[in-house]
Amino acid sequence: MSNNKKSFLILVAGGSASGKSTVVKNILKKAGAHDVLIITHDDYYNREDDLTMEQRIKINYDHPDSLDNNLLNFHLSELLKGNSIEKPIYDFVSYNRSDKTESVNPKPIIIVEGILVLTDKRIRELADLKIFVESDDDVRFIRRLQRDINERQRTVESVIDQYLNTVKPMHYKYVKPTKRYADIIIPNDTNHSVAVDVIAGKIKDIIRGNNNEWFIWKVL
Ligand SMILES: Nc1ncnc2c1ncn2[C@@H]1O[C@H](COP(=O)(O)OP(=O)(O)O)[C@@H](O)[C@H]1O
Ligand SMILES: O=c1ccn([C@@H]2O[C@H](COP(=O)(O)O)[C@@H](O)[C@H]2O)c(=O)[nH]1
Repeated sequence: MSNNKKSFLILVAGGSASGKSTVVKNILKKAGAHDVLIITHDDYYNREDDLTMEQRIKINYDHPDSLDNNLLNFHLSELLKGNSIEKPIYDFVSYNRSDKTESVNPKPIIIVEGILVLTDKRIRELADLKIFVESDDDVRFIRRLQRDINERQRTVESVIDQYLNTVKPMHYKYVKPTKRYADIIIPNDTNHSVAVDVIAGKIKDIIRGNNNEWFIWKVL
């Protein structure tokens, strides 16, 4: 792949269970999987092999230091240069990075979603578009409770304890303040289809080269 190809990088932040992955999946459905690569910041949680399961459960996963942003910054820089990466894969059940990685090739549009993806200045500066997905706290808590029990093998008690001890305080300290960096804020208490249509439309313009500012993936 030649270096004159440049991807358009979109960062999508927002509180836990605000609907980031759902919004991003719907953008992908409208804009087409062929041209859009999705990366979740969760895959970049630090590797914690030296800790026991009991110790890993107690980590504050809503603090920026729990994520390996050096690696994410390096990987995004490589993808933007047109190079492939070996992306880590996180395992929520073992609270640790898995031993497997995934080979990922760049695509014209790269979307990275995660609660803390707008906290690191280096990563913000790589981005062409920054989005914040917003839902009320009670809506997010209910969604998280259901999702963590169904998909992440958590108990009601563990979800409640984690929410009160770390998720909620860190949301106000680190996640919500990054809303000020967003170019677009998507309200997601109910329906986000209009916002998704607008963003998918912009993505299609970029892919087709109909955008004044962006002329990407042109093979000379
Ligand atoms: N607009 C919405 N209406 C109803 N449920 C939603 C909506 N957006 C997301 N959800 C649900 O909320 C849960 C959390 O959404 P998800 O996209 O995983 O959030 P995040 O990626 O921000 O943690 C999922 O079960 C998802 O289906
Ligand atoms: O091992 C872990 C790692 C992270 N978490 C929680 O995940 C959310 C972020 O994911 P969302 O999909 O955006 O909700 C974060 O709030 C961490 O608390 C975890 O529970 N266990």
